[in-house]
Amino acid sequence: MALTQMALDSLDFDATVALATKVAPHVDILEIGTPCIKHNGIKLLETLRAKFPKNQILVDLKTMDAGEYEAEPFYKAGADICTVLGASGIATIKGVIAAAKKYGKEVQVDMINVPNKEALAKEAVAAGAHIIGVHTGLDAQAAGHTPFADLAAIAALKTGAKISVAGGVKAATTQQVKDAGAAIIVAGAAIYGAADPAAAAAEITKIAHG
Ligand SMILES: O=C([C@H](O)CO)[C@H](O)[C@H](O)COP(=O)(O)O
Repeated sequence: MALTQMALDSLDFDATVALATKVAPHVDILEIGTPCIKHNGIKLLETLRAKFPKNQILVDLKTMDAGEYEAEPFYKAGADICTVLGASGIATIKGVIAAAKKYGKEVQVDMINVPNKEALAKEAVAAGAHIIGVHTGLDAQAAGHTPFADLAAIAALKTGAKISVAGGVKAATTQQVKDAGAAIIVAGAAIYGAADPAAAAAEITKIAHG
């Protein structure tokens, strides 16, 4: 059984709430994507937290510095998970972990553009990170990259932390990602780009939960 996470990557506040309303019953985690949270700020988190009490909410801060200072207000406002860039370094990662601990919440370390992913994953888990995010970003996807090789390498470490996988995942690849060790399966474009986002989310969740 893996959880599903829908990445809300629109910049528009109302369109994001409308899409979340369609998709929330069909996924476990609502992700406020990085461009979306930068554009709309903490008010969007407060709105989604109030409207969707049954879903976990991940705020994709991709924090690069000032970990505790940046993340704490988002945990306070109801985020269940905040992300920090692995590339930020262990001091910043530890800062976000400290903020999460104050609220009994979780930290995801995003491995995007980390040169030695295995070493960083071990260091972050030893520091208390809950989730390792294997992630091929939108720009890397456009250049033809996928997350599958990185997923195999991180899963082989057996760190004990959950593994989240993002980067162009769709219904056709959900089983492959799940079998490779993902505990959280992220889908953005495969859901928001579908003619029926609720049906697309339900299809992915059926495979992930199966
Ligand atoms: O995290 C993401 C990206 O860096 C912009 O914030 C996406 O939400 C993530 O890649 C999932 O989206 P898809 O790749 O479209 O499934």
